[in-house]
Amino acid sequence: MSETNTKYLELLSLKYPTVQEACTEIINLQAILNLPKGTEHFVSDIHGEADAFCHILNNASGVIREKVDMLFEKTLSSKERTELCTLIYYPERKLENIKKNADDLAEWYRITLYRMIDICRLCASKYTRSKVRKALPKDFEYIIDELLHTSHGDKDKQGYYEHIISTIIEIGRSDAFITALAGVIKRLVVDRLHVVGDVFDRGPHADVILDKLMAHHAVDIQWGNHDILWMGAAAGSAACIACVLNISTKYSNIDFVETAYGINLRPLALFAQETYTDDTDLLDHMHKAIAIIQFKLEGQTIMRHPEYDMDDRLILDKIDFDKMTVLIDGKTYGLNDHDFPTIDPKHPYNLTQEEAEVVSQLIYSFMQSEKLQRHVKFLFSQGSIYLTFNGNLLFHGCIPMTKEGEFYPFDFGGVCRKGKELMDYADALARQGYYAKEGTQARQTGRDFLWYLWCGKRSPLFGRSKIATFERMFIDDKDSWTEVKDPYYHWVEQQDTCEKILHEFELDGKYSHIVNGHVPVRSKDGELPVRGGGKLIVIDGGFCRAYHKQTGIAGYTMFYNSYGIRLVSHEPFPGLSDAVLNNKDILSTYVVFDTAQERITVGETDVGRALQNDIDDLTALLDAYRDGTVKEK
Ligand SMILES: O=P(O)(O)OC[C@H]1O[C@](O)(COP(=O)(O)O)[C@@H](O)[C@@H]1O
Ligand SMILES: [Mn+2]
Repeated sequence: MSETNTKYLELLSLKYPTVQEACTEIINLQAILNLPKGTEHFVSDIHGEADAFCHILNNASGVIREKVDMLFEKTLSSKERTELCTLIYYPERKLENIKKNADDLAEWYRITLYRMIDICRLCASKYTRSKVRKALPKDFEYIIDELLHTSHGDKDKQGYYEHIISTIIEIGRSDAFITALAGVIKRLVVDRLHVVGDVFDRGPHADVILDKLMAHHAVDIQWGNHDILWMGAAAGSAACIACVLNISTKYSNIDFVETAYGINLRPLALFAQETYTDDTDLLDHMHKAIAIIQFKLEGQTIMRHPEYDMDDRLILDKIDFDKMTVLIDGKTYGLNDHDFPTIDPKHPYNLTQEEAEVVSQLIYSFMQSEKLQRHVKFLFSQGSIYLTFNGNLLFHGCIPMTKEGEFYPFDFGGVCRKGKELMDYADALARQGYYAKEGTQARQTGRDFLWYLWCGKRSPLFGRSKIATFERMFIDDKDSWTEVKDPYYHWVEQQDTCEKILHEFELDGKYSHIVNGHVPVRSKDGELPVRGGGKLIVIDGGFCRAYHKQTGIAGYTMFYNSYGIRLVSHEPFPGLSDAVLNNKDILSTYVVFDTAQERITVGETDVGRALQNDIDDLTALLDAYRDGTVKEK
């Protein structure tokens, strides 16, 4: 045995100091491998819609209702089952409501507690006792563990079981206990949550969503273009900050920026008020002020980086200020606004002194926001540009492709990268933009790249030829607004392209899929979320209210459990009070998609493969104990 190996086994023997302990662990791990695979839940494009997102987390895209139906379909009316579900989703608020109306509260508590324990037991059945125990809240750990493993049908223990329940009611702990059980059910029903990008923008409360994600037991995030924009802003990129504020002012969301993240927008407001004097309101003035600053800063960024190949997005120098027209993509368009007091036609990309002051105050504010920095650090630590997980490849936008359907080779200073290599490089450069030392070239390069990832011509997160923000604001002719999708979106309609992409990421399994967000599925026009011969699934969650008219439904989420993959379509969320008081759920329709012939076990998953490695190491330790290379402690 090599020296390193013996050293490693010596270290391992500290954790498993005897033959007996190593054996016990091997048996435990082996048992886990044979259990059914845990449920993965996929959501994307949440866009600040915190209430709708929390609802989807609470109802686990319909899985909780499914469990309740499974147990009580024959014994409870649909209305009673719906009420029980609402109690699990929103225990505190629902309890308040129930207590106001209940005739015999003690009886209600007793019946409800029995039912909830049954649901809990069903959800726990596919995990080891030790895993379930770890998921229990400290206050009730012992009692819930006892109740889960004692059946109330079991004659010998019937008295014991009933006694625990009645004591909980008598000592006034029912509310806390119901709340704890609801939490355990939600915790057990989903083993891992994947967020396939775009937590931020448009809706009012990305901060609440991030707080919720940070408290989640197992979550990963594939960065969306809107997430990377905020990450760039937090890294101090002036261009990203301007884009963030352009969107926030457009969506009248500045309260969120100021209150949730404590960013001081007063300097921008004062500057906007003094500079733009037409008869629209302050918010419009702020929107215009920050947009002009944005176009200048973007121009500077593009000029710093010829490798971005984005000269066609240098717009301000194409404005004819006498005729008030602009030349874009070879065509001249009239401008719908003639008031550009801060643009010097000779140096259109230079900020005025006042603009520069506003920008430096904003940079300071973004970089000092403790909460924003905390959220962005979380996005860096739990997130990445793409993720391979249990055979699937997850990313928000696309893998850039050429018109011919090859991976697009991106030239970074003479070195071409494409496919997986490009994605890995982009991931590293994004991190550099946030983590490299302030003031260094590396930091500047990475920070500019964060802006590129937001809207660059061939950005894998954006996937469109241009972002037409200028055109939408200042040109009425909608021809100029067209954003051409990356050839990826055309090619992935074909199964062999999807297989080629999966192969690039070393995923060749029968159950491998690409999972994307980013593109709303227009189901009212007959669009389907499954493409590429079933190899690609687009699960834009459609939370974004502004887009409901286009999609016709709220959108899709997905889960992947031991029976296979299921897509779930949702209606728009009716609002929290309707959900609590009237038990309104987002009707979830299952689109059964890929069903496994046999139940998938933990052993067949990535976690299983890691556990198998542990088993191999422990077996080596056992051998070493037996042949005396390592001694029992
Ligand atoms: O509808 P809005 O909020 O004006 O945003 C439109 C812009 O948002 C984008 O669609 C990007 O956002 P998504 O990632 O949500 O698609 C741009 O391509 C487009 O210019
Ligand atoms: Mn997106």
